[in-house]
Amino acid sequence: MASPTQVLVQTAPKTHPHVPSRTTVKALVESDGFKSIPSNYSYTAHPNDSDASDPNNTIPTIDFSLLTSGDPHQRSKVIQDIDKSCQEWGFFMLVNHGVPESLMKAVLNGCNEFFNLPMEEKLEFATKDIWKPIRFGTGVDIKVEKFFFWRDFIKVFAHPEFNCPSKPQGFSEIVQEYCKRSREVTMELLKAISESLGFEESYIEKAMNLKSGFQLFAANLYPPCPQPELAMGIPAHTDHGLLTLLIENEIGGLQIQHNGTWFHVNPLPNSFLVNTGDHLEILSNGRYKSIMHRAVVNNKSTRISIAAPNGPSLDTVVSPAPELVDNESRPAAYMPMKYKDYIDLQLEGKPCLERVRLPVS
Ligand SMILES: O=C(O)CCC(=O)C(=O)O
Ligand SMILES: [Fe+2]
Repeated sequence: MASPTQVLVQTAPKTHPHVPSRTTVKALVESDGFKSIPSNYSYTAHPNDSDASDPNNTIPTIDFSLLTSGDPHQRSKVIQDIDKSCQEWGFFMLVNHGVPESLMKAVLNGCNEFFNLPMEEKLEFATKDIWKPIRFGTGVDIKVEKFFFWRDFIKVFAHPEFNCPSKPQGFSEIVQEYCKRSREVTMELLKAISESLGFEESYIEKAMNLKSGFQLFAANLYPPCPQPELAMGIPAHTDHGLLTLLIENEIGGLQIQHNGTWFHVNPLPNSFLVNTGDHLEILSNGRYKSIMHRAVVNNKSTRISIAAPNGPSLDTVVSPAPELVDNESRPAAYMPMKYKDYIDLQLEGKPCLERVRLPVS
């Protein structure tokens, strides 16, 4: 059997003789004579087909400080806004969240330094095994292996146990602090979401066993692409967990789908981009939809994004909250499944949510 490293890291396309035989998108872009993208990175559908910007600032913004200010009126108003954002968009920008700008910048810089490590030091973590707590990879999507996507990534399991590469120096400490702070913000948002669903604030924490909730830290590197209209950073997908907090280095590239149209997200400075995941859709019995999103690339600058998805504990069996199910008017729309088994479903290729959605009778 081939070693995991050999399996994951793609073979450089023959049209680029200067590219080493095993490569990343970063190495490809930095190779001598590189001008056009190899055909196996070329995406069939034009990624910007139905591109739309956000001219009227319609993407919702939530002020986190009003949730925690101690004023019950402000809190209930923000909870209503979160409810509306989760129902209508599955997405909002979170401002005044209290995580220092310096930490957000430091973690983005740390990721940049990680991606700048020599190839061998990154390849040490290259594996196709999604259960390895530290995983480096390039843009091979396990679902559609015939295409390559225009990104390199590092994913670590951050909670309940924290894992991280020890290089570059200081990286692990910064990532750990960032994960802790972003998790605290997520826990606070999930209290508000418990209330917006009509429960007491600790409902989701208890039902999803969040004390040992599964948190990932996923950093994506999208090098400049000479033909951005032909390539795709991450194809349209939904996230598995409950909520994902995303930050980026102010380049732009995230697009979200709203009522069938793609919206380009122009992040407010220092905001968290918050999106709902499959397990919030399942738990809320479809009240909140897991938002479809993707990352497009550009030909000017390297973009780095960091997604911190938080989900239930891996052994929690998740089903729609019984209080939100009524066999007459609102039957359960999803079947119960252990979170770990749900994550394994991605290996089978179809969108996982489709696998647990129950037919409407
Ligand atoms: O880079 C982005 O904006 C999106 C990243 C993302 O969706 C993911 O890592 O799941
Ligand atoms: Fe995502």
